[in-house]
Amino acid sequence: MRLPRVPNSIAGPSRPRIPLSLPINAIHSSARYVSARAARITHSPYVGEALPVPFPQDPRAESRTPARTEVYLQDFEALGIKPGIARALRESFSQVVHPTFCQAQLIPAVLEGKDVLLRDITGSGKSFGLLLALLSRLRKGPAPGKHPGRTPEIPLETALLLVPHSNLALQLQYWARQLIPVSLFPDLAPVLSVVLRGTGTPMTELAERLRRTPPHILVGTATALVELAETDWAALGIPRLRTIAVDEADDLLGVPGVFASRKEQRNFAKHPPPALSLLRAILSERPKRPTSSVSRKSHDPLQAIFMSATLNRPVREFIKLELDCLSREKGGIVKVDVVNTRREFATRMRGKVEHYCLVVGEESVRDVRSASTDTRLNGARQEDMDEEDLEEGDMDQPYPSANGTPNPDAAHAGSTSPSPSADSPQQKTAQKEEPETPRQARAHPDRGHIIHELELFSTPLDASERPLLPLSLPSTQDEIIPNYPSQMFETIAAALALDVRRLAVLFVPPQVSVRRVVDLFGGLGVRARGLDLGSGEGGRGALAGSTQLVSSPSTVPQRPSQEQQGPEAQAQETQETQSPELLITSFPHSRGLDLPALSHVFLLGAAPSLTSYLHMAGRLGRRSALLAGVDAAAAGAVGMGPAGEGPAAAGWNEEEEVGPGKIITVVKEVMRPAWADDLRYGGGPDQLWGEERKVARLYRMMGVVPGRWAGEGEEDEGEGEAEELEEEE
Ligand SMILES: Nc1ncnc2c1ncn2[C@@H]1O[C@H](COP(=O)(O)OP(=O)(O)OP(=O)(O)O)[C@@H](O)[C@H]1O
Repeated sequence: MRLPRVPNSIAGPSRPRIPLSLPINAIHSSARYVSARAARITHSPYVGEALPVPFPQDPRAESRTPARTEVYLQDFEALGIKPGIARALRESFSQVVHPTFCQAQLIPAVLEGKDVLLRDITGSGKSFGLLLALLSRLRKGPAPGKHPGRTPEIPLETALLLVPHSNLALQLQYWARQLIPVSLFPDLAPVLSVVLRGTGTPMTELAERLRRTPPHILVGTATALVELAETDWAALGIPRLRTIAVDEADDLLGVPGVFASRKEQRNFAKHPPPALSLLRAILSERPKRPTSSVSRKSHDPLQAIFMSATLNRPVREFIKLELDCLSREKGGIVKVDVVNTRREFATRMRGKVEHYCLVVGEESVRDVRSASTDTRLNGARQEDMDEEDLEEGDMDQPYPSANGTPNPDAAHAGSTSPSPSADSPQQKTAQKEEPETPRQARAHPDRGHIIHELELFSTPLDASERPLLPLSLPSTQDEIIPNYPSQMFETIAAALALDVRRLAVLFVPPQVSVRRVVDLFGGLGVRARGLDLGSGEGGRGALAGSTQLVSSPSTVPQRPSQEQQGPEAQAQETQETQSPELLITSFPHSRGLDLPALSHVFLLGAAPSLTSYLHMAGRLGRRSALLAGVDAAAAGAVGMGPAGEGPAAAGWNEEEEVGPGKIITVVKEVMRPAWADDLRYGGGPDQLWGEERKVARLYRMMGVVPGRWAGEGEEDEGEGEAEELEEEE
């Protein structure tokens, strides 16, 4: 079987290392420098106190959510989890007592062999719940073939689980190891095997192992599984497949959104992502319904499971209509749709995740101007939110028809609009009489322009306009990483030193080399490593809440042993291990990762889309996300991570972790050119410019107010030190 060629996105050619000559002093060595730097984190003149946004609640959220109490007070056995797994859960994850709301629906559905479409907020336990359910289905039987004696018992069936990146596969493997007793399976391979690229094991060898010991759960990245399929189709064990599950399905299927351009749609049709090619190939052999090549008698349909925090409508429609892999029988599909709009997502995260945007100029750093303070944009803002809901609407609700069939949600959103124009008496009457659809609202002449992302960033500009966001921001001489001046890294280092206690993650755009950024932070005296859970024992530490991570070998300097070190060196090492650690990875590798000790997420530059922003923000406040959804009676018992290795074992106060996490976007300040004042979109002296504008848009779409970075007191103190430092200089 030959699948379409896919670009090697995982193991690309390694770039030559470029020696760094940093013009900046090592930050950690000078606390005063850090304070001085922090003092320059001043505030935009635009930003007042953060306004409480009168943000409309989505009424559907409440009405759709059934009474949860009885769900949470169940235990895992009652849902069908095998007693052995439930026991291991109690022993290894002692604080995971009651299932979350989505788990209470996911687990029985998986066990009953139903197809599942699941959407719930990040950190609600989707992946964990799926793993529990799949492990509970483990049954062994005699090996097929001529030599049954060679492998006396093997799992009877296989579930294929596709994940977007290797870290997530390793996380699942780590969890499985905690749940399956070593006494029963000293080698985890028959229970769960992982197929990844770039591990050093040739694919032929992996295929041979899988043929010899077909696993109960086969986890792999899409690219690795495609390579395996091309190397040895039989190694996938298609005849024994019972389930095919896709975690982070929207990412893996890459279905263009409702506002995708023709070009994007053409590209998707012409070059389907690897996961899609693989699914199609598997489904052609194991289709949902009998076909000319698969007779009714031999027909044995696969169970299909698709999950994501952002499983939006285009993806669901695609799965249902194009991929045609969902049951058409009554009760054959379980749709679990708990958090279904971006607004609701942000509302659930409120108080658990704080958002900041630092705009780094040549001389100073300031906050982004709060999106909520701009009354002129309010009219457009509400309509934008309606439009987001149009895209993110609930699973069974059809699109509003093109002829303008009224949409009750639009009516609700309109009535709570903060828009000055929408508040006018005439508007209110109009809304009462005939609710508008979002599309109608958008076309309303009195409401001002909708400044949609599409219009902002990809409209073909007419001759009098120039691109709103310059494709390549002007670079200066001292930029070690093009387009990202060193001040941006200094700012992150300063924020890390001041605000982070244990662990932070920095997401960099995919075109930026993680290794170079690690080196750069090393030069600033920051404990920085590439986030790679596969590079040794350290990965386990990250998952368990410890920060003793192992990074790619090239980034870890060789240290002498304790005996070889003098007391000074030992003291320095102790100090170093106590300082916060920064893990560096690129934007696409965030999804699904669960790092218990994480308190801060930094983004280098604006997030490419709201979806990716939500996933990156979703690495934070995960414990709170679980707590928030859990009935008060159960709340005290919920926790994260395996017992004995979790936060408590890692020596930190769990209470502290429950406090809000911080997602800090660091962007480069770009001066608005004079010609921009005349622009129809994005022009005008009161409008933001560059990436700052893009970030403000994301906040606006989520309905969040960015926080102010430093309090007044800190600012004064820092300023004093900054002056002192300047005097010295
Ligand atoms: N019922 C539960 N009670 C308490 N903790 C739980 C429960 N289920 C899972 N957890 C913990 O919650 C964390 C997050 O789980 P998981 O990664 O499965 O969430 P997710 O919904 O898949 O997140 P994402 O959307 O980011 O992939 C894990 O550390 C897991 O141990």
